[in-house]
Amino acid sequence: MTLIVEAKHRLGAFLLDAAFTSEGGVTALFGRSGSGKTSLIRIIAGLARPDEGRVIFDGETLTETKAGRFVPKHRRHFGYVFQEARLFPHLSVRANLSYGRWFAPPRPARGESFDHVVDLLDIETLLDRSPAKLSGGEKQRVAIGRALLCSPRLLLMDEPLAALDEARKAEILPYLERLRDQTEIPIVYVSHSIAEVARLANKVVVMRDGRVEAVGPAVDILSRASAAFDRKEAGALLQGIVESFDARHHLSTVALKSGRLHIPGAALAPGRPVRIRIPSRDVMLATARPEGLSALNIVEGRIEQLVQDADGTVEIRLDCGGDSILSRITALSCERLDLRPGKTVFAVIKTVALES
Ligand SMILES: Nc1ncnc2c1ncn2[C@@H]1O[C@H](COP(=O)(O)OP(=O)(O)OP(=O)(O)O)[C@@H](O)[C@H]1O
Repeated sequence: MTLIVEAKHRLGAFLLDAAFTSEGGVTALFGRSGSGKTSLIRIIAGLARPDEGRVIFDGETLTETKAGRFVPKHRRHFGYVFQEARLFPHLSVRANLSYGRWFAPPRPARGESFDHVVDLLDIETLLDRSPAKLSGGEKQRVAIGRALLCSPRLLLMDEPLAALDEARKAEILPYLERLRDQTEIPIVYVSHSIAEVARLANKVVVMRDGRVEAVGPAVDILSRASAAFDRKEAGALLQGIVESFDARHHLSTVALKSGRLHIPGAALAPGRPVRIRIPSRDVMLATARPEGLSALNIVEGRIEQLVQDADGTVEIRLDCGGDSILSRITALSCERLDLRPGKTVFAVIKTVALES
């Protein structure tokens, strides 16, 4: 699968001028509110025509302004999931799920079966209910199911979790992971949440002021300092392999390039690849290996880069045997510890989140 998107489009005072390609999996369009993510996804969907540009899916030109070509939305065979579920209130969940299917133009039978989708999203017990009797998270699962049953060749998801509270988000994320891992359907996923993108995306396109600021594998992009990232959420994303699980202490040991991290929580099978996110504000630095600390994870590294911010904090990037770890500390601490590029320090990691 290849998706090529190039678009220039003026919306009032806002200028969208963005291009990216996707080779399948989950491609996240990530950026702050107003950066142009929805405008770009609408162009891919065929909900909007750009002033200039093209959208090519698997060699088929869907939009090409120079040639005056524009394939309408319903002939693109893309599924679309919005922030709100938009279910038909007078139809049961079962009828809502089947609705898209009745109206989907006939296509070769390579789509997902009803039973498989119901199973994938765990909505069997909801089938005879009306949407009014569903929680926000359940509604969204049904909306995803409905989109899947139209046999989409691409799924466009525009902040599908944004309207949900943290508990409902946590409930849906595993289903999105299953969707990614168990179907072949490529996904373009719009989000402004680093946590969601870190968990789901293979590739990240960072949008800022209508332009693509950075693009690349999630592990690289999310570990970079960027003004598009919310300071609270910024941090490193590392790839590791589960080595063992200590059932008595509920701790998994994960091997990284640089060493090992101990992560509390669910039992994970040894050998399993996982992604780990370490928020930069949860990493303290010490110039000697600290002792007598409760923190389980202390990693040695070399300072690669220091970026001073106007708010009196400094973001420090460490090279830990090939893994990058970010730390945000005050400028005062930085001065007191005499931190400079090349210096060896110890990162004391307070929290580590397992993302997959
Ligand atoms: N029809 C329109 N006319 C004028 N300006 C528009 C129109 N649609 C969107 N905009 C502006 O274009 C910019 C990008 O909007 P867009 O919805 O694409 O951003 P976004 O990154 O998806 O934001 P959010 O995360 O808040 O949904 C915003 O400044 C918005 O106000």
